[in-house]
Formats: sequence, C-alpha cells, structure tokens
Amino acid sequence: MDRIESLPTDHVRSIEAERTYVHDLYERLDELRAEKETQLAKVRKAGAVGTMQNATERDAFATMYEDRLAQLNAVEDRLVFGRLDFDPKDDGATPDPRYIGRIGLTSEDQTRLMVDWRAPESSAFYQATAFERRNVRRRRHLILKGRDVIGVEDDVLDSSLLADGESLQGGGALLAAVSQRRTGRMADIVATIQSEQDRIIRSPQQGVLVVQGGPGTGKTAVALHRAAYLLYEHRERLKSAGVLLVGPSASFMTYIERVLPSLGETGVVMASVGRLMPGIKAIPEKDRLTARVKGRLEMVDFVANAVAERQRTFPSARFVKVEGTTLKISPKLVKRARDKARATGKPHNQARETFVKIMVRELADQLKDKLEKSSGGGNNVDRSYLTEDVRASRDVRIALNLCWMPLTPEKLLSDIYANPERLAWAAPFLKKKERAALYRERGSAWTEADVPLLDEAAELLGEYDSSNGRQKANQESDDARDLANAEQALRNVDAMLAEYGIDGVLSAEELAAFNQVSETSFTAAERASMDRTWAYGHVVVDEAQELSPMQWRLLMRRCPMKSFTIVGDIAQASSASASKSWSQALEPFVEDRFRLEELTVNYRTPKQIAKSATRMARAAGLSVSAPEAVRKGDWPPIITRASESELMATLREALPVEVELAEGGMVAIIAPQQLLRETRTVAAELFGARVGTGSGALDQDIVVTSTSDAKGLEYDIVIILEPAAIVEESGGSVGSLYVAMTRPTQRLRILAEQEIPAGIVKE
Ligand SMILES: Nc1ncnc2c1ncn2[C@@H]1O[C@H](COP(=O)(O)OP(=O)(O)OP(=O)(O)O)[C@@H](O)[C@H]1O
Repeated sequence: MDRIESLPTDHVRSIEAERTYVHDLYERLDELRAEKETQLAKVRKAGAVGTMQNATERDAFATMYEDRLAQLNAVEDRLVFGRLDFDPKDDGATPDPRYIGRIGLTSEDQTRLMVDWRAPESSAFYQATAFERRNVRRRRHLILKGRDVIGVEDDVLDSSLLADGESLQGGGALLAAVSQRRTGRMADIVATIQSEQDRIIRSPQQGVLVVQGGPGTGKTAVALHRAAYLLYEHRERLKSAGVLLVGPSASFMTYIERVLPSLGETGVVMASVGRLMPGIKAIPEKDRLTARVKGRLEMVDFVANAVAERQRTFPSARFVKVEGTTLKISPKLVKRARDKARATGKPHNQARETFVKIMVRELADQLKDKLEKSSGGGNNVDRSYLTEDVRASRDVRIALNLCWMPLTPEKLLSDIYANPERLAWAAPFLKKKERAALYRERGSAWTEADVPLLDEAAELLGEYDSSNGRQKANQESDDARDLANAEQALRNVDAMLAEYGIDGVLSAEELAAFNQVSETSFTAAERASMDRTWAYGHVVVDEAQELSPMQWRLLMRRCPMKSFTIVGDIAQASSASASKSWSQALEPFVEDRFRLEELTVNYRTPKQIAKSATRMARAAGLSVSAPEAVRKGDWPPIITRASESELMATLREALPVEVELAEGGMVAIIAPQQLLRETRTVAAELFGARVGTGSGALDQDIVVTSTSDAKGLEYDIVIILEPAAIVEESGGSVGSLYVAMTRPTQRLRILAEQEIPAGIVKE
C-alpha cells in the first residue's frame, strides 16, 4: 500500500470508494460462478441414469455450464478497469457512474453493475475526448492487483472539474501498460484501447476491412479485440458459423493464444498459414523461388492439369481377362467414358463413379457377346451377373485405376512433384528453372506453400472414400442415428429443464449454445477446424502482407460471404510472394471493394529505435510509414562490431549484459538462418534451460529465433546478429531486418562483422 500512502487525500478517498465497489463486483462474480457450479453438479449427478437421449442432453447442458464457468473464470484478472462519470441530467440530478469491465454484470434484482467493454454504452470510455466529450466528465482507469484496487488514473474531460494546475488527460494508464516487462505472451489491451483503435474494432462486420499500420501500432491487438467484439455484437450468427483467425507462424499463434480467452471468448478457430488444411502440418518453405512459384495464381491451372492428367487413356488397346474370357479395352472406349464422366462436372473422385459405370457396362456387354457367341448364340446370359464378374476382375480393376485412379490431394501432388515429365506437362507456362523448383521427392514434408495447392486439389478431387461399401453403409447408419438422437434431444429440452429444476435460468443465448452442442458433441469451432469446407462467418488475417495469391484464394474460399478483417504492414513484407500493395493482393478476389483504415501510433518500440529502423528501411528504398512512438526509451540502438571469428565471442560477452539489463524481461537473439545453430549453442552454454528456440520458446526468457519466427512478436531486449546476412537471405530485401529491428520494447543491440546496412546509424 506504499503507493496509496504517498498519494493526496482525495486520491486515497477515491481509491477507498472504488475498493468497495470492486469488492461487490467480485462478490457478484463469485455468486454467478457458484450458481453455475451447482447447476453443473446437478446435471453431472443425474448423468449416471437415464436413456441415451437423456445422456446426450445432459452432456449438452454440462458442456454449456462448463463453457459459462470457464468464461466467468477467465475474467477474474482485472475484471473491471474503467469508470465513466457523466454530466448532470437536465433536472440537475447526477447520473450513476458507469463501470466498464470484461463482461456485463447485473445484480440479482437486475440492476446494472458493470457494462461489457464491447457494449455500445462502453464506447465513450474509448472515444470521449476533451473536444468531443459525449457527456463524459471524467474517465477513470482502475488499477487492480488481484481483487484489490491499488490506484486510479483519471482523465478529466470537463475542465470545470480541474483544480488549478491540473492537466486534462492522464495517459498514465497507457504508458504503464506499454512499459511493462514482456512475458512471452501477448496481453489484452482492453483497459487502454485508444480511440483510433476502437473505431476499427467496432467497425461494421460486412465486407473486407484492411487495417494498415507500421510496426507496433497495435494491429494484432486490434484484430483480436475486433474478433471478440464481433462475437459479442453478432453472437447468434458468428457462434454457429465461427470466426477464423489466421497468423503467420506457430510461435505467433502461441504468442497470441491467451488474449481471446482473457476476453471471455474461446470459440475462435486459430490457425497459422501452415495449418489451414485439416490433417496437414506444414513447415515453412525455405526456398524462395519455390515459395514464389507455388504462390502464383497460375498454379490453379497447374493443379487442374495435374488432375486432368490422372484421367488417362491407353496408347493402344489393352486386354483384360474376366473369368477366363479376354476382353478388349480400346482407347476409344476409355475416351468416351472419360468424356461422359468429365461432362458430369463432378469432382474427380465422384466423376470416377460415372467413368467406372460406363466402362463396366461396356465390358459386360462385350463379355455377354463373347459368351453368347462361344455357346453358339443360343443362350441368353444374365447381364447383372456379368456386371459383377467384370467388377470383380483384378485385371479390370487395375485397368480402371490406371485410367482413373481415386486420389487424395496428397497423393496427386506428391506424385506429380516427383515426376519431371508430368511437371512439364502440367506446368507448361513455367520456365525450366521454375519447374525444377517444384520438384521434390515423395515423402518430403509439406510446406506452407503447398497448403493452398493441396486445398485447390481437394476442391477438384472431391471426397476420397477409402472405405469399402460395407463400412460406408455402417457409417451412414451411425450418422443417421446420431442425427436422430440429437433431434430427439432438442425436442426434450423443455422436459429436461423441468426435470432438473432449472426452469427460467437459461438465457436465449444459452439455449442457442445448447442447440449447437446437441447437433454433434463438438462445438462449432471444433467442427469448423476439422472441416476443410467449413464456411466461416468472419475471417481475421494477421501479418496479411505475407500471403501469396494462392493463400488468399484459399482464405477467400473459407469465407464465401467475404467478411474479412485483414491487418498488416506492406513495408514489413518479407516472404517471397508477399504483396506490394493491398490493391494488388485483393484485386483478384474483391476488386476494389475493401475499406482501408490506418493505425498511426507505435506503442511498442521506443522512439530512437523506431527512427533507426525507419531510416534503414528508407535508405534501402522501402516505403515505410513512420508511426509516432509513444515512448522515448532510454537507449539508442547499440552497435557492436566484431570480426568474423569473434562474432560468437562478442555474443558471449554481450548476452549476459543484456539479460541483466532486461531485469527478468525477455531477451531475443534474432539471427540469420546460417547462424542459428551456433547462436543457440552459445546461448545454451551461457544460460542452459533458460534458452528457448522455435515456436515452443515463449515460456523461456531468452529466445534464439529467425526473423520469420519473430514476426509479430516482441521482446524487452533484442540482439540482432549480422544484419547484412539477414538482408541477404531475404533476397536483398530489407523487410525482414525492418521486422527484426522493430521487435524490442526497450533496447536494441546489433552485433556485426560485415558492413552495417545504411541508415541504422544516423550519418
Ligand atoms: N491501446 C493500447 N494499450 C496498451 N498497449 C497497446 C495498445 N495498443 C497496442 N499496444 C501494445 O503494443 C504492442 C504492439 O502491438 P501489436 O503487436 O498489436 O502491434 P502490431 O501493429 O501488430 O505490430 P507488428 O506489425 O510490428 O507486429 C503490444 O504489446 C500491444 O499490447
């Protein structure tokens, strides 16, 4: 309580008053939790008895209460963070203050205690200024430690309330938030969302919204809070259709994964670009040419050609044996069946059924003729019986598969990638060198650049049914039974409510949630993440400047309504097929039908470091915006020169110094690929298990990382090794180095043996 003792008396009184109110809010939260726990226990207790349908219903209720309980538990930390005081009413009465928090809370008698930050009534908390007060006299930030109020920070908007010498706006809450030590996980910014950010968060859901902003302007934060806002505002629709959030890497997804749950939202499907195809875990594509070629829209034709190439005819007649009789498969016959199958317009695997049907019928006719002829023409042979014989013939099966094999996307692509001749046939529009970049051996790991091609192939191939007819029939009857169970469960909702004595406790929202889980035992988010063809209600894309045209095509397919929030910074583009402008990226899919918003304040990087990064980027001809940094910072970038043999020795000396300066915060060493291994060894020799690498590294306080894994992340202190090599490995572009330089929140140190790129140091 030192903090309070040193404050003026008014302030202390304010804190004391807030304490009581906040205490009551937490008490109400506890009551609600207890209520849900009782309901959950009741449902679980009843779980042991009853019919299948009862069990399904109880599971559904249990899931619903568990979800609600999880939500109530998730908002424990900084439950309430704001308060608004308003102008007196016309009759002179003072309106009640409005408390803003993570969720809405009402007392038992329905008096409003706290408003959800996303509700329209909360927008003034983020939007009101001294010039446009929206009847707000004072905005108060409540600073909590656990459940205790340890401070208040006021923005007095009505100058008549100010004592002499007092300033208008505090801003202290924001500065305190942005100056905190980093933990390796992104935190929500709900208490200090700034007005330009708030406008974007609350902008309408329809259409494509692009948010452009320099490094550290809060694009990720805004994207996440917008997802939470949209789920609040359009809960009915978006909860069942789902929201997909796409980020650049696994480490980035881990970095942001706690933000939405802390905002009480757990139903968002989060996927890095390597995980957009269920069942595929793709690694980054290291070869820039391969990435660039696979990213082009022309690859749509490549995949279509690859599929067409698997619908073949024989160069000459092929003979097959059916029950001892030789039948002829002429190229003409295959071609006729193929044309008819293609004309169905169905995907490859489904059109195959038509192909097979025609071929089998023709062969059965041939067999019939032959058998009739050999028996002297007198006997009429039963045709259905012959059809079975043809189908069962091994020769026929092989021949049909050679002409039209059922395929998975993985099989299609691994076959064609491994065969230079087929590659040449399917991609005649590529240069020899480009085609060579597509070659890979069967069994090689899938890369992020393959994912959109696999997705494209899945579209053209359709469902692949590897099971035999019997298994398929069983599956169908299982599905039908599940559906019937779920429907029955729904009809029983009312009876169920009465049975457990929870009449009237459910809100419409809860009922909707109940309906959802009843349909299958999965939530919408879970079902969506498993289903490639799921149509999401909204898609949020972060670091969107990196996406290739083929990746965009995949994402557009995921949301046929084209409801997108796209955030990124064109200047930070570093991938081989990144966009040069938002228009170029989006034109093939939505033409110019997108809204562009800009974020202009840098909340992460101190001024001196941000300036150095901007100078470096501009010196290399990159057109970057230079957002205004909110903090000055204590250090300019520090450059340490070393000769090549000494680079690691220099790191050995520098790292302990930086770790100490970080005072328990995070230190990252960002190195070019070629130095990563050596760097890891040096760091581990010095700090052992405290050193982490790759996507699992966020729980350690010292991280060795590549520029691509550092994308979107931030650290208290960053050491960049050999910036010239970072530029070189990006094909001469300074985008990656610009990203690396803009990761620190406190201090940047550069260790280099080669020449330092121009602009880093002020000439
Ligand atoms: N209104 C705010 N209040 C407090 N902190 C904020 C606010 N806006 C952004 N921040 C903080 O600033 C930092 C940078 O935000 P964020 O990562 O969202 O930026 P970005 O624009 O996505 O950056 P980049 O493009 O460089 O990856 C984060 O720590 C974030 O929490």
